[in-house]
Amino acid sequence: MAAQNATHAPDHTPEHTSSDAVAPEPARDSGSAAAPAGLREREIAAEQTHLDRVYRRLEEKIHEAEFLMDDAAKRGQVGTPGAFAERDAQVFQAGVHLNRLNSEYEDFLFGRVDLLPGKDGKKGPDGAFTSVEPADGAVTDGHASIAETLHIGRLGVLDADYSPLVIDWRAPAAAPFYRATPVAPGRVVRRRVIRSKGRRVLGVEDDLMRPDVTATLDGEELPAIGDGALMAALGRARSHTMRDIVASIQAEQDLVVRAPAASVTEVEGGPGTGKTAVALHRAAYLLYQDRRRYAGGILIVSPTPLLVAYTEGVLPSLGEEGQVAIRALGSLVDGAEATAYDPPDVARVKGSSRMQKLLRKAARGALDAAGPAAPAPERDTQLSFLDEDAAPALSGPPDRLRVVAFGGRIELDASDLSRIRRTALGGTAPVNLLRPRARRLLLDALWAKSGAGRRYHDPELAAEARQGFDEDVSTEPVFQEFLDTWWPELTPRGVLAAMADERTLGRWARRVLGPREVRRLARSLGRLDARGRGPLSVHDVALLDELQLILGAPARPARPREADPLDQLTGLDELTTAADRASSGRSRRERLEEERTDYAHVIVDEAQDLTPMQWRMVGRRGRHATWTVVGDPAQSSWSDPDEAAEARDEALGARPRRRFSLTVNYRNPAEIAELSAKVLALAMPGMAAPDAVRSTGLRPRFAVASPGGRGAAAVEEALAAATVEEARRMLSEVDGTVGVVVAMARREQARAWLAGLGDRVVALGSLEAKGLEYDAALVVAPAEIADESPAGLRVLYVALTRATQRLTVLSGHRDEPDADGVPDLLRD
Ligand SMILES: Nc1ncnc2c1ncn2[C@@H]1O[C@H](COP(=O)(O)OP(=O)(O)OP(=O)(O)O)[C@@H](O)[C@H]1O
Repeated sequence: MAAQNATHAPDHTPEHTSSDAVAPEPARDSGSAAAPAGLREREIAAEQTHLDRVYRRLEEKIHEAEFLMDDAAKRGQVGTPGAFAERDAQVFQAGVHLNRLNSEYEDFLFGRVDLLPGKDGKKGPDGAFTSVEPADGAVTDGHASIAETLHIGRLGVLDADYSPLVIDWRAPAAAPFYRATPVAPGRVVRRRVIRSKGRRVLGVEDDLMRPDVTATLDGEELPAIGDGALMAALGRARSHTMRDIVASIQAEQDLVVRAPAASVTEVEGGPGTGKTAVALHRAAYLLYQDRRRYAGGILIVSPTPLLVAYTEGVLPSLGEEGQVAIRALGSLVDGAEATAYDPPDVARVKGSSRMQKLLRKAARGALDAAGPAAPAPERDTQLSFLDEDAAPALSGPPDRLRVVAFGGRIELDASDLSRIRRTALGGTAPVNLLRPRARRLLLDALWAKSGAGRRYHDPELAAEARQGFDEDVSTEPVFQEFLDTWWPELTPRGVLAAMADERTLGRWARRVLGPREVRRLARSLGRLDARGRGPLSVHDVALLDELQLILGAPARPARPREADPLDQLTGLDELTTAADRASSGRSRRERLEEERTDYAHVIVDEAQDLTPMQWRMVGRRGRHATWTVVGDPAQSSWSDPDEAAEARDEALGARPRRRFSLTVNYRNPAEIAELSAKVLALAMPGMAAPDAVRSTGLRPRFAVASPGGRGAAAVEEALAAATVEEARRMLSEVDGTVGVVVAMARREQARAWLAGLGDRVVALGSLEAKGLEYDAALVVAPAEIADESPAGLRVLYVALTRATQRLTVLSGHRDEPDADGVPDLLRD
């Protein structure tokens, strides 16, 4: 009998909580020290034989695809429209093949399951048994025969006789590979993860789902090799980019990945439970399931550009890219690229849903402050509002309009003009769209003042005279210039700039914000110049988006949509179709990112962090979408979760929701999870921490920055020196990355301290650490992080849960460390 394996695949379903999670059965390991010599090599050789066969078949397919491309090119020489259409169809087909087959995946083939016969004996079109349950009597007296072996890979490959050589990981037949657990094994006896590079199989890792059964395949006992695939995956050093988890998705995660896309799928789980990974795999799965539907685009919203950069490679590694846009909250509005953070008290004001009311007032009020030196330039697209040069300066409107008509002067004074403005602004229509109405009201008033109406008793003659009057007056440069100045086309940036004036803002914000909030907001917007140019913060972007809606914009000239259905289906950048060539020649990706403001599916990562105003911005991009929303309330950096929950409900509307929870922490070893749970207990009393799936035996280290002298400078110096020393130590302890997390206010300082330590070390402000992970994490001055905002304890919890191997907590002068260096916040 084989030796016992120390590790295992955890079994959890969405119903399980951490307390009732079933301890997984250990699996046998014939490949450990106790395994017969040569067994591992024999198993690797067997998988190599299969992979060779797969590659031979792939080569045949590549030749077929190349032939198709050749043939398509020849047909293109016949210049009829029918021939073009046929060529496009063939190019599409061939391109799909080539793109997929030429891709050099590190592990094209990564999995295998050995299965008992299916219950009803029925087989599907791919020749696999369809039943997930084993046939009665499949196991007798602890013995069974393997009836079926399926290999799982990134794409499906059929042999020339249509038998499956590789099953696509997203196909229903692949589900048992992910779903089987020792507690609910279904037909799976052994799950194997195959490690390969290019065409070479490097290793295999097995998990036995029925460790008590002796199964035979072709008359020989089925062996199990290695330490378990999950543990092998988790043990690898981390780089600066996330890896896909396609070979080791766990059962509770797989339920989320494959959940039907109807309405809203909500996923909650603690740090490291795989929420981000699952969300990305779900995007790939949805595209596989219904490519036509998701040609409408999938938007993945991430909290920070760092997390976007970290996760960006996962979808291409799964063979998907073209239809998916991953955007940070600060770059969700075209043209805005905000990475700066407001201090917490300012962010609190800007993110609050009270801003809606204030922005509505400001948008209307800004007209009174407006008055550009030169007329606002023409705009031709809805999204040009971030074009900085286009924003008019705001300096006050003219208070008199004087025109010449019927040989005399007609004048409207300040009170006439303000009455007309009030009338024009009545109702809720977007301010910029009210300009034609204002123009008409001005002409009405001028006509009335001229007294000409009284001269005509015949209504027809009166109408004719009025028409002539309107034409004469409105084509006068003086009138046009007045209108451009008195009712300029407002830009969101221009309105934000107008809000930087504290007195004006105070007027607009009456009964909405308190005087302190007004001051903070005005000061923060003071970074913008009079035209609204200047650096935006992440929170400003949601305000711009709201203002765009309030202000409205002239209709865009119709741009031909992607009319060619083939084009919609490809998702491949290198393919061109007639429709592509007809359009401007920009890449598909550029077009997707520029034009889409409404997506077919929206995935929100770290959803707990969206402010109410950000929910409104994201909600507008998924009005007709299905949604996947993943998050963890315990990691929320937003101070008022109830207000955010309300905005989230509004964004998601009345759509039905399906809820899942993820309960296993794959990132942190138990030793780190145990420590971070202490902060969780302070931040969210009563909330359960996820179960760590492994333990390393390495306890977190506690260090203290001890100043050599008195005074603030000595304290700072000591913290800098200790940070560098601890970061160095970690670099020598791990092969991969080291993340140094400091309070936001210290971000730049920490970067300077650590410059020169190489690119394995990254300095992060606490809010930037969201979603990221490092082999080793150094959390500097935890009390500073906790005190930085009302949500500080939750932010500290995030910081403490970033490490996959080692954690050091460095206490500063506010941390009150005990004799062992343990800071006050982390003591029992
Ligand atoms: N099934 C799995 N197999 C291998 N690795 C996994 C699996 N699930 C998660 N991981 C790994 O665990 C780590 C944490 O995953 P991920 O970042 O998706 O978690 P998260 O729930 O989003 O965490 P956080 O809330 O802290 O952002 C990643 O390195 C991920 O690759």
